[in-house]
Amino acid sequence: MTRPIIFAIPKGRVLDEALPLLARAGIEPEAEFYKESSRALRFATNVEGLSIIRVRAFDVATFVAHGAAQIGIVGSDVIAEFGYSELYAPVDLDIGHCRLSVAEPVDAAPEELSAASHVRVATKYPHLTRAYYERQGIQAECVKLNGAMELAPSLGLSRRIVDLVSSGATLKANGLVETATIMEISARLIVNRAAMKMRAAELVPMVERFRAAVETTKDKSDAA
Ligand SMILES: Nc1ncnc2c1ncn2[C@@H]1O[C@H](COP(=O)(O)OP(=O)(O)OP(=O)(O)O)[C@@H](O)[C@H]1O
Ligand SMILES: O=P(O)(O)OC[C@H]1O[C@H](OP(=O)(O)OP(=O)(O)O)[C@H](O)[C@@H]1O
Repeated sequence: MTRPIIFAIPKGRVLDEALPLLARAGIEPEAEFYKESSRALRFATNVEGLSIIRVRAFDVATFVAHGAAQIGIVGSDVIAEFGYSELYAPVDLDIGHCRLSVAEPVDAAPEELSAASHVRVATKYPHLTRAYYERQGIQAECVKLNGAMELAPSLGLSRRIVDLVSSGATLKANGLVETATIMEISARLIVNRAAMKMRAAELVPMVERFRAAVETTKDKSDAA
């Protein structure tokens, strides 16, 4: 018997935007998926031989890169931070828009960055942060946090942070201001490269359905 295709989706904030897209691509999770009290992590779908797993955003990339899941949805921030060569990202899903930015306290004394050779940064994205500063000839010492980066400057952990920004409300509420944008982000469909070859008959049409679902959404919003 052929093993099911496993589709990894992030349980964080991208999920709400991803579900309508999955539906337009013809994929509906079983009712258990929507039960708040459910402790299940793997769910059947209306598509024969397709299961969904709901995992943390960073873990979507890990499951798919290792071939434990064959396909998934994840932010381009996560793809770039890991840099897994096993991941193929064929479709920009046009959801989960945000940016990765540097932020500092609003009232911080101006600092001549070009004069600095070393900076300390609190972030969930040490690889992207180091690469960003390296391009400017600056060595970044990263303090890895998994959330609430915005607390770091006021508590003396680091002068600056590198974090995701969308509306800017979180920065503002914590007395921070964006000083540079490192990259623009949106969620992508990712596929394990080996699976894309070995299970092309199942995965290629699925990728095409997502491509079409994104186009339909764009057409609808253009017409509105
Ligand atoms: N403010 C935002 N606006 C739009 N998209 C965002 C925003 N913040 C994060 N994202 C996207 O959603 C993804 C998951 O972010 P989210 O904040 O839900 O994760 P998290 O809760 O920190 O993850 P985890 O489940 O690992 O704790 C990010 O990788 C990014 O692509
Ligand atoms: O610019 P804004 O619209 O305020 O969004 C930015 C916030 O969104 C993300 O966190 P999220 O709310 O997903 O929570 P997290 O701390 O669990 O990552 C990000 O880490 C910022 O804290």
